[in-house]
Amino acid sequence: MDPEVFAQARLRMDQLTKPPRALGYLEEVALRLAALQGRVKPELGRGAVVVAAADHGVVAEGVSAYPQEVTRQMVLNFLRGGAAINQFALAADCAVYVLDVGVVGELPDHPGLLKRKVRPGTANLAQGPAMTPEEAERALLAGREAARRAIAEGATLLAAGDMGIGNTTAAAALTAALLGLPPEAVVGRGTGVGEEGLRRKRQAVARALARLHPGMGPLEVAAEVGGLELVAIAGIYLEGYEAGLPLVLDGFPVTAGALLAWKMAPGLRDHLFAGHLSREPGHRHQLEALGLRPLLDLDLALGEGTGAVLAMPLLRAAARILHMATFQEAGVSRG
Ligand SMILES: O=C(O)c1ccc[n+]([C@@H]2O[C@H](COP(=O)([O-])O)[C@@H](O)[C@H]2O)c1
Ligand SMILES: Cc1cc2nc[nH]c2cc1C
Repeated sequence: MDPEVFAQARLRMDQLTKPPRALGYLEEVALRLAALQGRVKPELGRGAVVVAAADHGVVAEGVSAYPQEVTRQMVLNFLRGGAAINQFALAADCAVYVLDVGVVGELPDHPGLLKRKVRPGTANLAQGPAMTPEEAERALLAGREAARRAIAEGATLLAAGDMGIGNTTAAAALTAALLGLPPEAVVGRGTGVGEEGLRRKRQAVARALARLHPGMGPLEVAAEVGGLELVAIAGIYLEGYEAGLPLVLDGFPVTAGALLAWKMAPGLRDHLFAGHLSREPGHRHQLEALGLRPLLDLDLALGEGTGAVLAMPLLRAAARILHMATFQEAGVSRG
């Protein structure tokens, strides 16, 4: 993040052939991209999304509308190209990588799948620690490794995606713990649970929060509440941050992982762009804490990285703003 380039890009923005601020929030996005890339005319090429997948012991509490086996079945769907994320990625010039850090059951060898299973699902966060601190460390490193591969293969824009039945409960616990919010503020319907399910989710989150104490570091908190893919997502963003890339956020579970990364490396915030605002109510609190405005608001609640990948063409367009002609270059009269 180069404040000098930010200032130069702002001067250029004022000369471009448009009324002042006519491109609205995209102008701020353009200036931030310029500052991140250290050039007044930023450019974004290929994107990548790393979809981190894992299972959650907390499903035993009846917190999801779907059965646990959907996590593994959807990973197979990702590998065959049949999921929403595959189709959106095709439309957005984005490569898809899948990372298994904790799916229950066997997965096949596949060039698009990084197999780094730390354990087959977390323990039930309502009953005790979701994982050990060593397991959390391994999940973090797996996320870093997947991002490193995506960057080595040409990613100029990096997003994380998530797949894990039960993960909106873990994401709610992690968000509440990291932001000091009550369960009611961060628990939502996820895949579509009813009133009873909502009550069970709030109770599971409250139980997990009761085990935390003030001296715990962010990764210790994450080990206590889970999940494996949320910790891997933190690793993905930390690696992307250290490589200097713009980082695109997806919905509620992905942003919970990003909050963890932010707590571990506060400077990472400058690299984050909020792809969209999820229907999951806690997402608003997460984005407010990060001080980010979502690019899209489409009532999505899918995950997989879909909202992040949909925003990639908008980010590319924002970068192109600074390649416009100035009034002087184009011979256009100023008002
Ligand atoms: O991205 C979101 O905001 C989002 C909101 C609700 C559900 N999801 C997805 O749905 C799954 C978790 O939902 P649940 O009800 O099983 O906790 C997981 O695979 C997420 O990717 C994702
Ligand atoms: C079918 C299905 C697809 C998903 N993709 C991300 N989370 C999901 C949850 C379900 C249930």
